[in-house]
Amino acid sequence: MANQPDFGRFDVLLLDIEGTVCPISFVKDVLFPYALNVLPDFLAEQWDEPSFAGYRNAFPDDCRNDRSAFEAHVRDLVARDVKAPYLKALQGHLWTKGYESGVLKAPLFPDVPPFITNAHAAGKKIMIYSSGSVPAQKLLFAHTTAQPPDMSVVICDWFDTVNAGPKTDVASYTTILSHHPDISPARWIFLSDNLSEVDAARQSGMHSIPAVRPGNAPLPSHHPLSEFAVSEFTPASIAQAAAAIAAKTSA
Ligand SMILES: CSCCC(=O)C(=O)COP(=O)(O)O
Repeated sequence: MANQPDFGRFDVLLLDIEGTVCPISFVKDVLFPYALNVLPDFLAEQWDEPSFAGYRNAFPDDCRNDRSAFEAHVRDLVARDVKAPYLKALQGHLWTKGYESGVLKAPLFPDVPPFITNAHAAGKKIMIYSSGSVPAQKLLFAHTTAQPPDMSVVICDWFDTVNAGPKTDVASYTTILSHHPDISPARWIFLSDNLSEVDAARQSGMHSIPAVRPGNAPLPSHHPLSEFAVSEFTPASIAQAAAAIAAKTSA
């Protein structure tokens, strides 16, 4: 197609969220505190509501029937950034009002909306894989600072630690691949700021490139893929980094 950017040999762009498509500070300094701020009033209102039972009963036995133990456990998990699926489900639930009221808007890095939109227009499949729950991912991409704000409409699949597994396990990427058996692993590319995730994705047969973004800690210089990290997503930067990694790792 005329004037379409060249996304090369990839059919699927699988994207991490925190530190890859939006700043770590949005997650750590805005989303996490928002959930903790609304938690006490939310628990006071919803603790015995049938609509809250699924979230509450997913928590460990010792906090399921004790509201203060429940709240203390949430605060401890958030302080330690534990990616427990039951915490991630609760956080997504607590963020709903914030997004829907306009208080929360996801500040995607400026290159991300055109990158996603152009890739979609070029016929590529855009998918997300984050430790945040699938409902939380959908909320984030539906309420961004981009114009138009709803980027969720061009995303065709969503993966989290429940439907795929932990992000540093090779098996999680194999599971993701198994959801799309018609697409060869070599036609996938996963972008993430976490080198352990990049390594796991590569072991599944996907391509994967590290992302380094403003506000991220520098990537460790001893890791063989750090030198290929991409700081801005364009078809050319992704294609070049993927080719350079392939050349280095096949040498
Ligand atoms: C769905 S946005 C919230 C992201 C989140 O809760 C999180 O823990 C970040 O995980 P990621 O895998 O995107 O680094």
